[in-house]
Amino acid sequence: MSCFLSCVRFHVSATTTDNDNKPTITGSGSVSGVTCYTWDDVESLTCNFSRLIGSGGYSSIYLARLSGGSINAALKVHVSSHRLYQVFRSELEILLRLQHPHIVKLLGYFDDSEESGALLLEYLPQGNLQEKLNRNSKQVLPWRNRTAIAFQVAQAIEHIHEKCSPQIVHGDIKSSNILLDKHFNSKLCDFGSAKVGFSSMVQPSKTMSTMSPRSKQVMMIGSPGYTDPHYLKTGIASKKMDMYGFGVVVLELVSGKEAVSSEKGEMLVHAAAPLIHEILDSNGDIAEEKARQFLDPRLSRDTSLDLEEVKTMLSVAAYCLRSPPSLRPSASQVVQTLIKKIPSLSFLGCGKEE
Ligand SMILES: Nc1ncnc2c1ncn2[C@@H]1O[C@H](COP(=O)(O)OP(=O)(O)OP(=O)(O)O)[C@@H](O)[C@H]1O
Repeated sequence: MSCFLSCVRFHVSATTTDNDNKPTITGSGSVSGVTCYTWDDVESLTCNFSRLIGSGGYSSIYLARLSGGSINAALKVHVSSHRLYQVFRSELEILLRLQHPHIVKLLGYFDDSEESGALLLEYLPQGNLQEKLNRNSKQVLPWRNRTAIAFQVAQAIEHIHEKCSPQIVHGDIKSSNILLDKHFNSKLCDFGSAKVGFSSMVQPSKTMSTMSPRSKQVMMIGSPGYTDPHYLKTGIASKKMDMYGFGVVVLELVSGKEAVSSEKGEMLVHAAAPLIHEILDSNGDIAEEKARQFLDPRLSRDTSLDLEEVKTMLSVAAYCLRSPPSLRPSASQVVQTLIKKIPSLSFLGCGKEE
């Protein structure tokens, strides 16, 4: 175990910082390996935006090719608008600060300083976790990879919550914001909703408390099925809201079900709650039987499956979903629990710097 603990340490260094710890973004050129591109460069890197590989609420993501076509990258182009330009700037400034094996790497950016911006990111060929867990996906994600993904995402959250300065709340932890490389290692992406520069929580601004419910909805961060009910009530963004989103992702990993059922519109947290408590409150054969009922049926023939590990994952999820938020664990507590209780993680060499 001590060898394993040393494996999970990694070297962290900021990309560019000035005295007050803010990254400096200069005009064109390269900043500590992050290149500033012109729009002509962007068009040529994406072959005139010829291959769309993803889209979100604020952006479209295109395949880009670097070094004469030998390296793939992903170009995230933010929708042109003054408000979304602020989202782009905020995501850019955060990504310039972050360097971690399980956080998507920023390679470059385009910024017109007014209303358009684009981020050039490392390309993750296996797409997002939500697509991989989808019942229609041809490939079934093995149990070993599911525990490794949970562990790596917990490490990424631990990094932004506890190991970088100033600390960051992601604000939108969900399976479509977890990208997978060719070995199914995970990388957290989409820092467009992130909040920076406080130790644990951000109060809603005064203007927000006087807003109409409709405008408030537009200001709120998070996604249906993943949003902490405490945040919905108070508008206070905190690290514990990330832990709630993480808890939902763990339920998706174990059950293979969506956070919000596309058929019934039911939320996984609500559907799962009674069964999880029965599993955690019972022992032996009964607990095993109930764990199997909850488990993704596509894992029934997976030789790497271990029902004790299934119970550990469910217990981590249950803790992360607790109310009030103060009862939820920190990301580092989750990392430590997974290291202790999921021995198979060590076989994958999880946490090793790549
Ligand atoms: N680096 C990448 N490599 C491969 N695919 C990517 C990459 N970045 C994003 N994608 C794809 O694009 C999708 C949307 O990306 P992202 O979440 O960053 O956009 P967004 O506009 O911020 O979305 P949201 O609606 O969640 O705010 C991802 O779920 C993924 O499928």
